[in-house]
Amino acid sequence: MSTQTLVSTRDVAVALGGRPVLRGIDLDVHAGEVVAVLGANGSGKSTLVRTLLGLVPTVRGEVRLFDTPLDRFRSWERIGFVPQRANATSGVPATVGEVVAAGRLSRRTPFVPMRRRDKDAVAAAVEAVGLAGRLGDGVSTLSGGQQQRVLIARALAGEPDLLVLDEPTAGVDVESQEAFAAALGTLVDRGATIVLVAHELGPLAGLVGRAVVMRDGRLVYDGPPLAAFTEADHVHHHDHNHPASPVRTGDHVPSVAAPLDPPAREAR
Ligand SMILES: Nc1ncnc2c1ncn2[C@@H]1O[C@H](COP(=O)(O)OP(=O)(O)OP(=O)(O)O)[C@@H](O)[C@H]1O
Repeated sequence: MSTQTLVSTRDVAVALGGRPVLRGIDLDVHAGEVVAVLGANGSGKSTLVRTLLGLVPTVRGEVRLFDTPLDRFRSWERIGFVPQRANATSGVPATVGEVVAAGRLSRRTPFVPMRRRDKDAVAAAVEAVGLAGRLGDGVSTLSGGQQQRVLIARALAGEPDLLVLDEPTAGVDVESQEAFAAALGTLVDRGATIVLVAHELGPLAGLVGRAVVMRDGRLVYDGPPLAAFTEADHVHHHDHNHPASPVRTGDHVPSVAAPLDPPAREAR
């Protein structure tokens, strides 16, 4: 059985504000993989996942999704994306149920009421992030962490083949992280492929089969997630509204990447 390559980049470079942010990225993600993108603050993780989805222009290289060049790719209903930080829903007068149901739009027949399958998917997604009791509440009345959970549920509700998440559990309490990990596990069991940016894996550690580590816009490690990334004692509460605050995760990146760093750099 041949495995489909859902994401493929070749020699991708990105510059933002005239500065190189991604340098020569080669990355293939195959169907069924759960890949964590790790690395210190500013190493380019968010830019990488946004580039994979065509949200950031490249200056060089090629990106393919589902074996199709990005500029010809149209099957966006197969992809779910949870961006970093949950401000996308702030101030929107919509309920939790409405926002999550919006995640089904690309799967539904227009103008036809939600079918049982749609309703089940929405209910399961809301349950998975621990917000089952909040369906009728306005999203703007929720905390930042809860809003993030709503966005995760919206992506889960679409039952995507490829789910891309940028720090999905930042600011989310451990109990919800565990529910979320279980929901991702269900998606993976159904054959979904996941790419997620993370500072710590926490409850997601058991799901992640492959880690790629970024440093200064390059991939410096690609392989099994090592213990340094999965230790529960690294879980801490980093304030993502203050990017300048220290992030301990960055501290253990070099210890993993360093032995592999010179060959990885010379490989290209
Ligand atoms: N719009 C922009 N204009 C200029 N520089 C940018 C822009 N967006 C990001 N950068 C810079 O690109 C680099 C990579 O940013 P990116 O957000 O991809 O890193 P990251 O690894 O996801 O970091 P974090 O963990 O803080 O989210 C950083 O140095 C950042 O300052």
